[in-house]
Amino acid sequence: MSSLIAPHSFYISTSQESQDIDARTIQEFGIESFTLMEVAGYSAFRDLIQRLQPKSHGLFFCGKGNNAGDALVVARYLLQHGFDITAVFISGTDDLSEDTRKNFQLLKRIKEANSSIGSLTIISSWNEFDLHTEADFVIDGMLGTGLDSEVRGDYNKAITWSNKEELPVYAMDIPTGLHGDTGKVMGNAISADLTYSFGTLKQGLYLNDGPGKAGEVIYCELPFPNHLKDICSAYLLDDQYVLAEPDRSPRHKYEAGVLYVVAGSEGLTGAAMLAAQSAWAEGIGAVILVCPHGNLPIYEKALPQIIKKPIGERDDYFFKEEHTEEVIATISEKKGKVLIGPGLGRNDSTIGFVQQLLETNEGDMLLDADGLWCLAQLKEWNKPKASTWILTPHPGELSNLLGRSIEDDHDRLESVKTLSTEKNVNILSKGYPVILGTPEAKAYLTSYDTRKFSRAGFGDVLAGKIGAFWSRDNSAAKSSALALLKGKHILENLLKADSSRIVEPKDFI
Ligand SMILES: NC(=O)C1=CN([C@@H]2O[C@H](COP(=O)(O)OP(=O)(O)OC[C@H]3O[C@@H](n4cnc5c(N)ncnc54)[C@H](OP(=O)(O)O)[C@@H]3O)[C@@H](O)[C@H]2O)[C@H](O)CC1
Ligand SMILES: [K+]
Repeated sequence: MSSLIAPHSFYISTSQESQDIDARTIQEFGIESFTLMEVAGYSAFRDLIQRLQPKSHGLFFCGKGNNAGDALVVARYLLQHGFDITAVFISGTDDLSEDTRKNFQLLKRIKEANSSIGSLTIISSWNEFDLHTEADFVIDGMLGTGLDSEVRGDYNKAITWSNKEELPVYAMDIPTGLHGDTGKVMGNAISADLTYSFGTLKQGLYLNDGPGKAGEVIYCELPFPNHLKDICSAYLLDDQYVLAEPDRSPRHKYEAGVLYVVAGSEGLTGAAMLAAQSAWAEGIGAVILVCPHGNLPIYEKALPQIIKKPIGERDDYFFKEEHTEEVIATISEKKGKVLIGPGLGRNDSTIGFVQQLLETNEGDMLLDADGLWCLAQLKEWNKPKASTWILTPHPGELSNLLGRSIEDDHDRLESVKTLSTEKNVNILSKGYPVILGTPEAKAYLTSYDTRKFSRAGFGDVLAGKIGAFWSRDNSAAKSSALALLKGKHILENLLKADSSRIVEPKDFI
């Protein structure tokens, strides 16, 4: 088992999975749905009270399902803290779900019993809502995991009104109109500043339109037994569980990790340099650049710290099929990992060389850039049984590997899960989010803005870092995760100093 073990607070679920966990907690474990709703609403309240202006006025947009019930629990607590509450029931109050109806009664009862608390106004349809109502914030309790199609009727109007107003919006579980699995806007969706995700993180918050619609996501724990959450297979990537690399005290420089970088044809030597320098900066024992002999002078000058192993003749400027044996002998000299791809080029003979290497080398390999392109040119590909592979495709390269186009990030997630399991490989799929798929059909998603990295050279730096962590005996998944989180931290620090900074690959070496 090479997957990372995420704590339960980082579990990501589909709507169906969260409904199943919810139902089993009620039926098998014996916690009532009303209690779950109370915990959900109370957790959101605990966070909200610290953000809101005391005794301000909130608009609570409610549907008729349990999502509205969560909002009504929040309303009850805020009312008792002197907030003015206007609850707008978009499809009326006659048809509320059982727990939501109960919470509606409690809200009214608490007001009746305490005249000195905040004011409570009930509006029983969207038509009765005064569009000029002055308020300080909106609580979105219209639709959650129960959304089943494009947004219908007056929900549409409420969403459009809210998106036009400048009020802060706090969404219960999922912003209304966002699909909980795909993260796609279902016709129309509310733009939230913050979303409280109950019990599990909802997958749609991280895919497609999700990050733009959800704003900040706050996880609120529900009393779900952990074992019921194990039906989830996606997780948010976080430092909390991706531990620092093991502290080894090397006796010999080669015991501190060896990474072979098979890279760099004429005109593309910059990619090889970035990858090698990035790996070297992680303090591993040796980075050994395996390069066509003709390019050696360039590397001798630019990379004094890196060991170079020139391949072929002095006038070879790219890898050729006839180099395969020499390269295999070279990368077998010391125990280490192999990164192949940056700046290899797509010469026919280079493709032949890479394909032979991939089919015959039994060692562990990290395939990036042109290495992936060569792999995708094979009619059928499979890694040798004994080796572990990490593939780092951007969406175009992933499409090539799949032999079809990718529709969106939901499709990308599903494809990464399927391909990594079928081929028994680790796949780090670049994009926003980055999706790390393992052979055990698990997927880890990044939560930070990775769009800053979609420029030339970042892939080479990332590959170098993964290779470096991997060479130090971390698992493939952990090495990939460590490299991603390292990028996240460097990015955060750079942006802290200058939020408009345009970042360069060399900033991350
Ligand atoms: N984590 C948990 O399991 C918990 C979740 N809680 C909260 O409950 C919601 C899910 O509640 P549910 O009642 O299943 O569904 P919703 O509240 O999201 O809405 C369902 C109703 O909405 C109508 N609907 C569905 N799609 C549309 C649409 N496209 N346009 C308009 N209306 C729509 C539908 O009614 P119809 O009669 O029109 O079919 C549904 O009745 C979850 O997200 C959490 O917030 C618990 O509180 C705690 C445990
Ligand atoms: K909602």
